[in-house]
Amino acid sequence: MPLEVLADDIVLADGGTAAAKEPSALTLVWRMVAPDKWLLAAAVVATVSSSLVSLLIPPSVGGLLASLKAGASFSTLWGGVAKLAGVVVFQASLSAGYIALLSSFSQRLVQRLRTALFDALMAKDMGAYDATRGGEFSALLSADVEAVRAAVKHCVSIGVRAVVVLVGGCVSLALISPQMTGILFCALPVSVWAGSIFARHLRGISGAAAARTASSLALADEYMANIRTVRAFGAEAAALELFASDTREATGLAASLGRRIGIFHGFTSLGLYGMVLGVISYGAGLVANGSLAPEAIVTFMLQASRMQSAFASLSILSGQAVKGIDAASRIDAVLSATPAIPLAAPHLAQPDIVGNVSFQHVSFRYPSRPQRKVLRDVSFDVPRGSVVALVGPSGSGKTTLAWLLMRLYDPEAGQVVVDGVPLTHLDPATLRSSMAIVSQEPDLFAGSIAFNIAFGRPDASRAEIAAAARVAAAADFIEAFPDGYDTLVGERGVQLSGGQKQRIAIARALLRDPAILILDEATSALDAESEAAVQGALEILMRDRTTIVIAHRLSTIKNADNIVVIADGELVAQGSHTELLADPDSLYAALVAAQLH
Ligand SMILES: Nc1ncnc2c1ncn2[C@@H]1O[C@H](COP(=O)(O)OP(=O)(O)OP(=O)(O)O)[C@@H](O)[C@H]1O
Repeated sequence: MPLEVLADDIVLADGGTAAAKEPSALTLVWRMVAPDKWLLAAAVVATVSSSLVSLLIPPSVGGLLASLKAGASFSTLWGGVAKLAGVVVFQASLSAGYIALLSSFSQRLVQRLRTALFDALMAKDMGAYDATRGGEFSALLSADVEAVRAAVKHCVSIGVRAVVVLVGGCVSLALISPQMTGILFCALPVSVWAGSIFARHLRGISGAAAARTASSLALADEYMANIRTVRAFGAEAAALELFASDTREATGLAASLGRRIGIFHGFTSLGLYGMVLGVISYGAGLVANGSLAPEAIVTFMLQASRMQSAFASLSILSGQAVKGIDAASRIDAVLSATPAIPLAAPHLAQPDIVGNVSFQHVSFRYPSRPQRKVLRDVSFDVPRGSVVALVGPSGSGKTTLAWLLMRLYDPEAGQVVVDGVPLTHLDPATLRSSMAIVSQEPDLFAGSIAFNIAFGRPDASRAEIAAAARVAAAADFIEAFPDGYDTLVGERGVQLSGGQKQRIAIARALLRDPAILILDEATSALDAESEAAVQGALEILMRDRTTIVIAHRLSTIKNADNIVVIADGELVAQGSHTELLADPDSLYAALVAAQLH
């Protein structure tokens, strides 16, 4: 292995040490590896065989040189060359075999890890998502899975080979010249110790450079993801300045790292060649006094250089292994956490939900913001088939009530009850299958319009999808697209207008045929004409269903059976539109008045 590669890799092989003591990370790795243990065993056998065979190469070269020196005949020489070629070809085939086996093994490991992680991430509590910085979970799926793959793969490909080469090499060196081997082994630990101290210093700088680079990339990601706002506010130049300053710092650190790596190389070369010269000089003495054949020095140096490479690769590997264990312990933390609210609990009640909803003395704080009480002792009923509107100033807690009804969170006090059963006694999957939500900014997923409409009922037929779209007043614009229902909406629905997205979300809710419907200002993105069409669709959708409307525009909820007024997390009034307006000093009257002006 060239020294340059060695130095760079030592530096990049960064990682902590605490996680190295994490046995559960190793258990996780084994759990993920176990299903392919025979594939792994085959890869290890091929790797060991390839390494063992490679140990035969230097003695064969030595033998050939000895024959040359002894003036062997042409046919003897050819015999030696043919033997050497045979060994080389055999070793190459074994190498090809172990690389193919290992690559297939590591790809299957990646697939298993990613699937298990995604499964666990999909089941994670909302509180965990609230408390996690954007991108952290996807980094687990990409960078951390990759780090585990690289560590496991290299432990076999590099680690096993290096150990075989080192052990076999020691035996072989001792057989060639025990004295020279002794000298070599006196010098080696000192140079390894000095190298590792310098490498640790380099790792510190490398970590700082990597952190700067990561922060500049995160900044670029953020600006590109929000390019419309950047363009609208003319923030491109400011963005460039921020990016350039981060990049400049990263470049400065990288340049300083480069200089130090250069010095490291210089000293490593000096040390290494010093050792080589020392051993050769000593060997020359042995040759002079006749106790060693001259060609044995060549064989010895060939073997020693192979061992030096193996040694270097082990030190790279140790960095990678620590990095892999670090990553595995982060993955393990996600995999081993049991969500407080499971996705499904078949042992709990699974009734046919008809939609009688009751909030009983509900108080709540978001786990990620425990210092702020978002709801205080809120109680109200939503009888089956009725329409209840939640109104109140922004941030008063209306949407939070909807999340609690879907059991995305549990209240800290009080309870939410559906059909007389507290949500904690209901199977969450049964509960959620009885609901649909149409929100202010509906989430659409990369895929076709048909896929998005059938999101809550993937088994729906094309006819059912089209029927839902018709009722939601979405069929006309969908059918106007050249690909109709197969039109791809682009990631997060960016190729559709806000109103079009909302009508798709209404069709999605219609197709689910829920007992309980949550409308979070569902018509907010529509123009007057579309709103009239969608209002009709919504009335059909709301028929015979329990509906909770979170309304900002009060004109849309005048006809609700009950209007619940929430202010700063408390229920301050409830009643019909007329009843609430009867008190001209009420918050509701003030909200209505504010919207009229
Ligand atoms: N995921 C969250 N984590 C922490 N705090 C949150 C979270 N979601 C909302 N909040 C906070 O909870 C409070 C109530 O928010 P909520 O979204 O329920 O209000 P809202 O009445 O629906 O507001 P709006 O009318 O603006 O939609 C706000 O103070 C908000 O900042």
